[in-house]
Amino acid sequence: MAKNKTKKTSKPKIKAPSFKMSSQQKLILGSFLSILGLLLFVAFVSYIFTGKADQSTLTEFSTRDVKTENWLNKTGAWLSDFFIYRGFGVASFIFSGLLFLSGVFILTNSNLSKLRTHWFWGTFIVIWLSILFGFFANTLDILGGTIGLEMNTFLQDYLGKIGTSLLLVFLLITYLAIRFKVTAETFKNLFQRASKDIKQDFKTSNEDVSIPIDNDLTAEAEDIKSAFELSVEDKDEEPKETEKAKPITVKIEEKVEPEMTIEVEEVAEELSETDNLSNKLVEDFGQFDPTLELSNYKFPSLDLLKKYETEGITINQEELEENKNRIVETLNNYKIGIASIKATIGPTVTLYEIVPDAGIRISKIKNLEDDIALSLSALGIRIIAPIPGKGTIGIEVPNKNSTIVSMRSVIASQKFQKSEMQLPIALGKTISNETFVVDLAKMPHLLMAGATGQGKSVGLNAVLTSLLYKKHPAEVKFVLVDPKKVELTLFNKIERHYLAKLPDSEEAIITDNTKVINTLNSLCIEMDNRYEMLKNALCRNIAEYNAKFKARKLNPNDGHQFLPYIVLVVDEFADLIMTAGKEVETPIARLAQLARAIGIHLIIATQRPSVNVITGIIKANFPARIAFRVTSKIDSRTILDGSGADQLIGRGDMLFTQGNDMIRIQCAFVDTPEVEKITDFIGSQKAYPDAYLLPEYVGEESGTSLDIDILDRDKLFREAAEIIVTAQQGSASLLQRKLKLGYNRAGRLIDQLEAAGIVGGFEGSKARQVLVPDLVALDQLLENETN
Ligand SMILES: Nc1ncnc2c1ncn2[C@@H]1O[C@H](COP(=O)(O)OP(=O)(O)OP(=O)(O)O)[C@@H](O)[C@H]1O
Repeated sequence: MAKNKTKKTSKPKIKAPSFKMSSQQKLILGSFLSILGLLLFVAFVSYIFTGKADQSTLTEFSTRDVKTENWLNKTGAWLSDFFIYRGFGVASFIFSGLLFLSGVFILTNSNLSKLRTHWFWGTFIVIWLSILFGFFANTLDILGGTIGLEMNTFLQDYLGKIGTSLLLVFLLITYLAIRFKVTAETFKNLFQRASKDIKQDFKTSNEDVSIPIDNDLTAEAEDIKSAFELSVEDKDEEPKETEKAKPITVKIEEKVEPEMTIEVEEVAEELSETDNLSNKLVEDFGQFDPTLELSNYKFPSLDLLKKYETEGITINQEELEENKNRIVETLNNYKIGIASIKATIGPTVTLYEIVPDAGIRISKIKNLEDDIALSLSALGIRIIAPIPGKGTIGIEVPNKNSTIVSMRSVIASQKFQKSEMQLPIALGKTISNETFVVDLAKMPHLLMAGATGQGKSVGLNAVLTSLLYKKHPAEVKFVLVDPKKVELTLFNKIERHYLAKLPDSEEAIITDNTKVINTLNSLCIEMDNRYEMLKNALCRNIAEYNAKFKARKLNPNDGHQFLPYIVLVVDEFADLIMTAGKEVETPIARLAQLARAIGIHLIIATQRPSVNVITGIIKANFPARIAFRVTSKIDSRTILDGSGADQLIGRGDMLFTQGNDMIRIQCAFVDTPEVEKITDFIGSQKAYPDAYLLPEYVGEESGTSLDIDILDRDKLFREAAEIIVTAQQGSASLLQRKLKLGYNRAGRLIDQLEAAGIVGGFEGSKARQVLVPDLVALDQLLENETN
């Protein structure tokens, strides 16, 4: 940076006086040269027809009475005679072109070193043409001009006719090689193609002939085009030898390719028996359409979403100035000079991009991050030093009047509407006010955290709404877990369209934590089943599988079916982990590790981003994270592996990361009434008979493993037995409370108690029966066991 700066300042000092022309001077000189070029051209053309007639009048240039026939009269006749007859012959036309070009270059302020190259090679080719034409002319004529003839006689005296013609060939090669980067390989390829053409002309029938000719023409045109492109690129300066070599290699590779494709096309693909069958099925019935069952399904319209008055960014110049001054002042207090500052206005924050003075270390600014934020004394300031990939420093300052990013505006955006993603999600708008759309399928799972009231639920609704606007009920299913019981209830209305549930459950939205464990395990079974199906179909992922299924290459009688994506949304993960611990963590981690290929994606939201909720194993499997405002730096680190989320301003202001970069986004706002309208609209349409059924899961509680070895018993077995017998209540949660155990261990203890005959079998939601009446009977029972 330092270097750039010194360059900038020193440049004008040295070069300005020698080269600078005012714009007016440029206009005058440029148009003069262009017009001169045009005049010469007109005179030359005219000379071809009138030259002979005007020959005799040339000596009487000063006598006004003597009339000439040239279209530019005396001057035209004289100039043409000078350039063409006494000069270089018809090749002089090139000079008129060069003069015209010079005018254009000056008028358009173009690079003059390029013009120099044009003049150099232009003159070269003028001389060459003049000698060439002179070579074939026995007497002086206008083709080669005097110079052409004289140079020929001179050359032929010394080299003879053969020597001169070889010299001409050599000069031409030199010209082509340097000017158009032609190589021996180019010629070889041209010859090969030509000979191939000729062979094909003989061989192929009339209809085939048209193909190679077309291809060749385009290939040749490409040759010439690439030759020109390359020459233009390199005209700036005389290219070094090494620089020349590189583009040539590239060009050759480009040329070989079209020939290859022609050969490949000739190979007829072998069709297997199943291919034939599937082709026939597709021919007869068309591709399989998964949406057929609900073919009249109508996607929700944009009108269901609210339009906001406060949308659209209004730039407040005063605020911008004020903030800029404060930033400059604050940085000056720390002796940090600023070379330039640029503002990008977003919906809620404005990014001030700063280029510090030469010699200022970015680490210095980074160390002062907190002090600077304090001096600017505004909530939500975030300093990015340096902005990745730019080398500038960013200071994000919240706008006084933030604008709402409506769901309607992001859904209506071209980016979302035209997206070809598998599961597109319109999250909101970035700091440069661009709509931000990501593919959930690529993430492949999303972790969302933020303190209460900062916009998590709105964020989840934005995700769900995006998918509802883009995906047919046949293509995506949601598994919704909502321990808060209120946030996602609205989606109940679309149960038979979009939700998935366990076969025996009444409600599709899961609010009971114990049911979550069953659902998660059921999803694991679904995952294993899907993997099996993919394996049998020889597909690597769900997209390939579904494409194959649509092309009728997979037989439903073999257990194949169209697979919808499944999106699992957990609204309050902390609550789950606290009550069920490992029992939830294990299937979640398993799904997160393996489910991406088979189309199961998880979205997990939590208020408490502490390390015992977002454990290492969860974090490792959720590379995509969204952080709304959190209360402490530690929480921010837990979610994002860095600070920043603690400096957000709330109300949907968020940071999104998918690995390295962190992007600040204003989340799209979708209100409950809007979600209600959408779900009403979908819910009122024809639905499937039932929600999408997940595979049945038989939980441990059903007591299938009764013969547990006495030696394998938990250390707390006796204590647990005593508690159960004393309370005469056989429930795992009692053990959890009294012994301060996790759900898992308590469950296992109950199994062991059942195996020992202390409690009865599993009775659904009721507590188990206690089979031992009191502690004395318990002692007896356990003693008998050991004997
Ligand atoms: N993207 C947004 N744009 C504007 N305002 C928003 C946005 N997101 C949230 N808000 C405001 O913040 C309020 C709280 O949002 P939300 O209910 O999503 O918070 P939350 O994080 O889910 O809280 P809790 O965890 O308590 O449910 C909303 O009612 C709304 O007024």
